[in-house]
Amino acid sequence: MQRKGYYLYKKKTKKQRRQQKNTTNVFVFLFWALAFALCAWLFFIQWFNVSKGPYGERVAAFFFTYLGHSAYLVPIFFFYWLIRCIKHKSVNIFTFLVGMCVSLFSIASVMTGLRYIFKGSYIEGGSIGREVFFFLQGLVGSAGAVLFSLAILLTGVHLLFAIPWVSTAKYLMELLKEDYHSWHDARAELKTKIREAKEAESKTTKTVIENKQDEPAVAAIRSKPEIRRPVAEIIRAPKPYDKQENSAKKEAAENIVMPSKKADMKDFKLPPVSILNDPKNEGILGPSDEEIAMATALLENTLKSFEIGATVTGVSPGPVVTRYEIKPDPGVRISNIVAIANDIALAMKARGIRVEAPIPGKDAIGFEIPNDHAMMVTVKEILQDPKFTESKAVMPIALGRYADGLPATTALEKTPHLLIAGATNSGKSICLHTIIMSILYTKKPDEVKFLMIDPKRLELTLYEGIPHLYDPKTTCEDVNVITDAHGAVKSLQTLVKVMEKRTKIMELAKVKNIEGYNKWAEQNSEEKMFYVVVIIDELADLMLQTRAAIEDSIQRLAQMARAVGIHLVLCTQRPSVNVITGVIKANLPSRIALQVASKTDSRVILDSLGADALLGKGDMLYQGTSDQKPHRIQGAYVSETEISSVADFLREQGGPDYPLQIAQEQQNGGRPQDGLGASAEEMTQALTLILERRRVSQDLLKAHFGSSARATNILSVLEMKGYITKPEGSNRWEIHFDLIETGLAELKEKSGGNEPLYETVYK
Ligand SMILES: Nc1ncnc2c1ncn2[C@@H]1O[C@H](COP(=O)(O)OP(=O)(O)OP(=O)(O)O)[C@@H](O)[C@H]1O
Repeated sequence: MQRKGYYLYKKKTKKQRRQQKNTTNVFVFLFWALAFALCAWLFFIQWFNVSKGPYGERVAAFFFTYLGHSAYLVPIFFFYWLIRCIKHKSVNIFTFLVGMCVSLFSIASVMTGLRYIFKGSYIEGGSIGREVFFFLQGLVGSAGAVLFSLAILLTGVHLLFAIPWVSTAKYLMELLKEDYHSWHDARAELKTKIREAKEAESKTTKTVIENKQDEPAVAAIRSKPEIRRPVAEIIRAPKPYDKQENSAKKEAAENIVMPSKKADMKDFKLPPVSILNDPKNEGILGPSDEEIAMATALLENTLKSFEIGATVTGVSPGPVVTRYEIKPDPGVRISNIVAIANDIALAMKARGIRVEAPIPGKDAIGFEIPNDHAMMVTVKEILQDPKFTESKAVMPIALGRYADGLPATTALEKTPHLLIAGATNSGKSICLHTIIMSILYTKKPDEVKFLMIDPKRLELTLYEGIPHLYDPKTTCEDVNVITDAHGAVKSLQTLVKVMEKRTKIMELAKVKNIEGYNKWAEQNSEEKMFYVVVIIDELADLMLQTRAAIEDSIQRLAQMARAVGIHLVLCTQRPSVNVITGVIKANLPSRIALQVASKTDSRVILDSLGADALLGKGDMLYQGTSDQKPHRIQGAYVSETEISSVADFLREQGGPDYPLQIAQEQQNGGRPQDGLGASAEEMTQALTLILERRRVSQDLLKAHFGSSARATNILSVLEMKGYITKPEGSNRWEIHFDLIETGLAELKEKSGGNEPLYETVYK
């Protein structure tokens, strides 16, 4: 029985256990699902004040009445408990409930205390909070009640979360200790470094002074570099600064008096340099010999500290920077020296260092270090320099001084077109003025004329009314600085026509360029051609409004104008690819980059870095057509007062004078004012002559009209009208007699014989 019973019992238990397990699983799942649902519902009714239902309202009100705002934590604690139960299986519900109650009651008590202390506080501790707080307050006062409540809260939190306080405190202490130790070590290291640096500096200074007294002594400086001061002697003491005179000049600049007559070229005088300001610099250029010796030692020691062997072989003090020439020891890579440029700048406390590696034509690297005191380079000192005065160039330009102090000049006809770009206030306008002044000081208005475009109406208006002004679209009586974009486009387009006509004239005179033509003109008693310099201050403003037209004109002028004596100088403060487009860059080979904000801007202007490290105020990089690398130049300075004085001097001699332009001549009728082109009567005579003689030549026309100038012009008009052509490779004119006969008949039909049929051929 017992056996049977046992057997039965055993069998039943197995089955039951399986069933029981399944049932238990379902119940367990149901239990947890319900528990989570309950928690979620509690959370919802506590935290959100919508659709609570009657029970929800009551439960929420219940918790709020007893616990105040701490009731928000109830569902969170329950969630925490459920998650812990699932994770750890055995969580003591009793401990949890006690922990939760202690935490909630103490939080409620703290809340009541805060409400009590800070009157009108929004938070509420509920009735339990009030009970606990006032009980404690009765024993230890308000602040004490809050503090004790917090202490009780810690106990509750400990029960709930079983925080290992001791090990946590230990861990925090360790962290704090570690932080303190690393701070302490870093401080000690920094102190040592500062002390070492100070010691090194004082040692270097001592060695330099000792070396000065006793040359052969062991020196920290490995070398005694050659100091080249090319301009020291031409820096003169300043003339007493005449404030009154300067302010008077300024006033005069504001009231420009326009000239009433045209300038007479026979008595025309170039402005004297005496009206320009003298250099204000006194003494030597750049740092003193002692300062150079110290900087040399510091430079060499800094290189040594990076384990780079190099010697300073030469020092060239310039007006704004001083160039130290460093010759690396055999086996030392240039790239290693270039790589530590910033560290050298730091050691030398320099604002910025530009490295020229290597210096073209030398076995050395150039370190350009800014001087403590920058010296101003005046336009006067460059205009007076033999390099400028003895220049064989047609249009010599005074740029300023190179980094080594030598005067920097160029020839505008060789540039042949120039782009000036830099950030605002970097010195673009001053650079532009220096270029204009260089020409005004060397060339008469019949030699060089300016087509000035200034959309900003700021800088170039100072030159209004000077006899050098030119605008092919208007008469010389109405010419002015062009300030509107559409006017600028029209002028440039007309200039393109002028350029094409000049090319034709040169073909007729069988010369290749303006120099050749002017020589030919001299030999043949003809009028010479004048050079045209197009100045555009702020290209960006024009590009914004009339991009396509401007770009097209600039491209056409830049490609062909050099031979006919037209040169472009464009200026912009926006060195972006939208303004300095590929077309513009390709056609303006010479560039001046002033200080720019970024490396990208420098690349846009020069296709290389460097302009971003410039110092501003006329500090520039000049890249000429034949230069492999840009040269650093401190631009010459010319003041507004000086410009006004020069412009006044020029205006006093008369205003602009140049041939009339196409459209107006056709309206006015008659032969052009300058004797160019041909009237209908002259054409009738010329065509009759060709028909009679059955040939045409310059000499034939000259013999008839009495001047080779007239003969050239009539010849060019005949060619343009298609009466005569010159086949390629031939020197003889081909005469189209049928066309001449028709043309002659048409001319005779028209009355007067002075009808303006023919376009002016421009010089
Ligand atoms: N060569 C120079 N030597 C000394 N100072 C200069 C030189 N060039 C410019 N500066 C100083 O920099 C200032 C700004 O120069 P400038 O007006 O030519 O700058 P900018 O680039 O044309 O500015 P913006 O784009 O605003 O017209 C000048 O007022 C002058 O004080």
